[in-house]
Amino acid sequence: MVTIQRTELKEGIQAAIEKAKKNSASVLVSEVQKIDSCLPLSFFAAGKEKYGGERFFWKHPSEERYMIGLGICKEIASDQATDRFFHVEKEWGSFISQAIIYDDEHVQGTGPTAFGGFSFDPHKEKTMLWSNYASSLFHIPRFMLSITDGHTYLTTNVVCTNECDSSYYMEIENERQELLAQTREHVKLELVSLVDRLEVKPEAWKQSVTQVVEGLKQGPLKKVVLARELRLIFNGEIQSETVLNRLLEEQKDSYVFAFESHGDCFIGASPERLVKKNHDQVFSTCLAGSIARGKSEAEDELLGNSLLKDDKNLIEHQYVVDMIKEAIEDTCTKVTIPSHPQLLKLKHIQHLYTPVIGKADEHTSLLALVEKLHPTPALGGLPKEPAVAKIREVEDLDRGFFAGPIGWMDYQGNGEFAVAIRSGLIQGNEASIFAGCGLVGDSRAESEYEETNMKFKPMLSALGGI
Ligand SMILES: C=C(O[C@H]1C=CC=C(C(=O)O)[C@@H]1O)C(=O)O
Ligand SMILES: [Mg+2]
Repeated sequence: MVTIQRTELKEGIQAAIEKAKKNSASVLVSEVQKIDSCLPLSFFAAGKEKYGGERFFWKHPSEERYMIGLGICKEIASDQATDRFFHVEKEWGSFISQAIIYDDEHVQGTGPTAFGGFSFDPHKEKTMLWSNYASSLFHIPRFMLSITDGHTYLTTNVVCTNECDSSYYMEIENERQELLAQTREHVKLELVSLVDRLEVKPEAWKQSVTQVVEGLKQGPLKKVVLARELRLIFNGEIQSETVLNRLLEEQKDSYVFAFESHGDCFIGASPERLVKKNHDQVFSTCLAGSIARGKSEAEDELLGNSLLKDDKNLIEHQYVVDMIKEAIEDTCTKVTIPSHPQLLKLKHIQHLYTPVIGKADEHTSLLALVEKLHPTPALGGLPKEPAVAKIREVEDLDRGFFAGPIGWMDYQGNGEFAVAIRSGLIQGNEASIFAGCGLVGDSRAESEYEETNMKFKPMLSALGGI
């Protein structure tokens, strides 16, 4: 059983209440404790009853990090479209500036950490589908499990106001003990069956592809990414732990994430990093250009080799490299980018892949990098603004958080955002899943349609739909 040896939370809460009274403002207390190992999914599931609808889950592809948050001790939420990254950065900065932090370990992704993301396009009219997600939305959890390099940490966050009294400590301590006791329980995985599958206007989608491709041939737009949606209906409530369990098993080389808000769950397994910041080291990824996996090793190799030589896919990929290179060179020194893409092979698809590394300038924050990069031409197009405007005009779909940046940032300025693709939104017994494809002058509607079918597979399979 997970036990806690020593806690400074009682002193912390006392000090925070005094500070809150003096400043007439709420004060965060955050305590980091090293604990015995705890399985990530067990922790997520242990929070189901009390924090269901207010949890998050994050797994780095290499398993270098898991982060699981339960409950919300502070929410940063806004539908403001202009300066949204700056707005979040400001609110996050002022929230942590007054915090009382007990953290002897200083391990990244522990202590005060915000998890969340941004919608793809805040200027697109929001529909009911995404009504439970503000277009900038971050949660600072009550409890967070962080597993990194084989060590496990528990962060407890408490916001104290001038109305709290010292009995607050016992309330939180009881809540913490109750949760830790529940992490011993077996994770119940309940399967549901697909009863209906609604493909949202496939013929109209193909027509939009043809129309956009005609435009690309004329210029000045070079690339536009168009997405489509499948609505799935099941015979019972979809359990996010069951879907996570499948994604963890099947999509080992992807970021596996879940982000619950007001009971809905945005969930997925993305192979694409937007940006990671580790002190001044910056990492990004160019991922675009796709082909199927082969049924045999020989066929797989043949397909991979043909992708590496395919002009249409190489152009689709190169636009992403050009844009990310420019964005990273604007904010970083010592930029390294290989001159040719390599293959990234996933369970259902293979891609062209180019990693990017740089050293950030002193004043470049993680969110400034996110703003600069989002959306890359792997999700938006080239040039950026007119491509996003084109998507807004022709796409008959509310992407919401699909293809937006999703991830975490800690109080030390480190963090990582993935591009939220291969994802879907779970709402009770229904789910919407999304997939897009990069259109260039040489694209053909039918093969792009098939490509999006491949990109639906990770979520379809995790939901039990295939
Ligand atoms: C837009 C998606 O994938 C992007 C990432 C990799 C390859 C892509 C492509 O080949 O079109 C897309 O740009 C998606 O999965 O929905
Ligand atoms: Mg493509």
